[in-house]
Amino acid sequence: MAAVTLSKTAASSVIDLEDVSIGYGSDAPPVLVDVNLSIERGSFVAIVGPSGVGKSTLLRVVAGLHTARSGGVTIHQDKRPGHRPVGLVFQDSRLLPWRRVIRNVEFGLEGLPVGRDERRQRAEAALKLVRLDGYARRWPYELSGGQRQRVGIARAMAVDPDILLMDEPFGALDAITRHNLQDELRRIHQETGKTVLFVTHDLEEAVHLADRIIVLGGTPARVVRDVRNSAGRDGSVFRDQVEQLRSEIADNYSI
Ligand SMILES: Nc1ncnc2c1ncn2[C@@H]1O[C@H](COP(=O)(O)OP(=O)(O)OP(=O)(O)O)[C@@H](O)[C@H]1O
Repeated sequence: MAAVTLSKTAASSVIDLEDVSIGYGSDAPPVLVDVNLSIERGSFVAIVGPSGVGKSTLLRVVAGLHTARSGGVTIHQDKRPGHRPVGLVFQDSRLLPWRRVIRNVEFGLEGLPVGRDERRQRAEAALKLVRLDGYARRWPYELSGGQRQRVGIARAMAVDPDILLMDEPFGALDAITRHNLQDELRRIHQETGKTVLFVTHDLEEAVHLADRIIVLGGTPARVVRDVRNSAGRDGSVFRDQVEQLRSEIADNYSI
């Protein structure tokens, strides 16, 4: 079994996966094999692939929520006290209904060596980052779905993570809200310089957001494509990028 190693070396990569194999239970066949990836600090990386291929599983391993069967998983941490290496955002915001918005954002900071005043300041700054500074005293039930996801992002950002891990965070939202939040996420990425690892099955979303797109495919799954997407943010080539990726993924569906 290969747990996540937290390293304090000043590497340009923030996550390194070496020959990683992942499965559930000891007898079942592996879900993912031969995963070798190096994720650069500050990059925005999307993971795409067909349903059930292992996208969330890969994210769970990086998050330390599931242990790889073999191989090396290293997160190169900054040496800041009072932070966590990863911040997590899921499709469902997973807010605690009995806590006001500000106390939900503070939740991830509890257990860290951070005093009450700093905890409050960091939570307020995170709410400002997601443009919800007027909502601190609200209850989760008083928010829209998009606002709840913003609170989820604020909670993840409040721990000042090395990596923001996002598992289909906008998958349950209507199209307009989704587009708004995609734009907000791009802004947050630009403003904070955080590394983002973003799982989606929506290729347009991947091309719109990410500067690198990793395609998983096959049974067991492997990395079948690793695409640099610098052109994807230029509207004129957006369609071409999406269509090219769509055909590449379609090829890999049949592996
Ligand atoms: N807790 C678990 N126990 C056993 N098998 C699991 C568990 N979680 C996921 N799996 C299996 O691992 C494989 C990958 O699942 P995973 O959720 O990572 O896929 P995914 O690519 O994220 O799918 P989707 O796009 O549908 O969310 C699937 O075959 C799934 O059935």
